[in-house]
Amino acid sequence: MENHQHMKAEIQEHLEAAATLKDPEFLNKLEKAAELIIETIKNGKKLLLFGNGGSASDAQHIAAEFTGRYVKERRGLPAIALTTDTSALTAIGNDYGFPAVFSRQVEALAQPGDLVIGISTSGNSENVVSGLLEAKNRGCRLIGLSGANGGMISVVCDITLNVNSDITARVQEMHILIGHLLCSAVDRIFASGEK
Ligand SMILES: O=C(CO)[C@@H](O)[C@H](O)[C@H](O)[C@H](O)COP(=O)(O)O
Ligand SMILES: [Zn+2]
Repeated sequence: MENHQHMKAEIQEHLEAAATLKDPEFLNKLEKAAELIIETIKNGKKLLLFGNGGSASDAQHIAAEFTGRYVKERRGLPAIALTTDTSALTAIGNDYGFPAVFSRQVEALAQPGDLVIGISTSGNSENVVSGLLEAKNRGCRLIGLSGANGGMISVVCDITLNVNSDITARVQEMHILIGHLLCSAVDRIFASGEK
């Protein structure tokens, strides 16, 4: 029964965090982020995504929704998670240090007009901040997914979707919901025949 109390408390935290995503101010930012993604793809540019730990999984999960399919039938859309290539991650980490694991890949892959999505619940992971800064230098547009105070990535990004919670797990749970909401908005455009 004690477990039930803990579980119910955590479910309640999740519901409260989810409710804040319905705030008009947050929905406006979410809509702007979706528009940025759609515009990037229509311009023939691509999405790059990265984060650490659970956020690495989120980056991969979201990228796969684009290249594969979310819900509706549409063409494959260009998105790459920079968290998947263990050769690149270990070589760059070993030779240049862990803070460079994303920035070096951004240097190699990002083109002006690409959209880079950095995911960090604290908003302060050094490798995520460095990756975003490198992307900015290269003329990319930047979206950050973070927690309550936004952290450093909110200083760097064009749009920061910062979830109003300081509990890492709850923020991650909202990040994947945000990812799905963005995919849904993208589906509505590209499944209706837009190129
Ligand atoms: O999934 C979890 C915790 O739920 C962890 O793997 C978590 O992602 C890692 O501790 C990350 O290093 C946290 O980094 P960040 O979200 O602050 O950028
Ligand atoms: Zn987690």
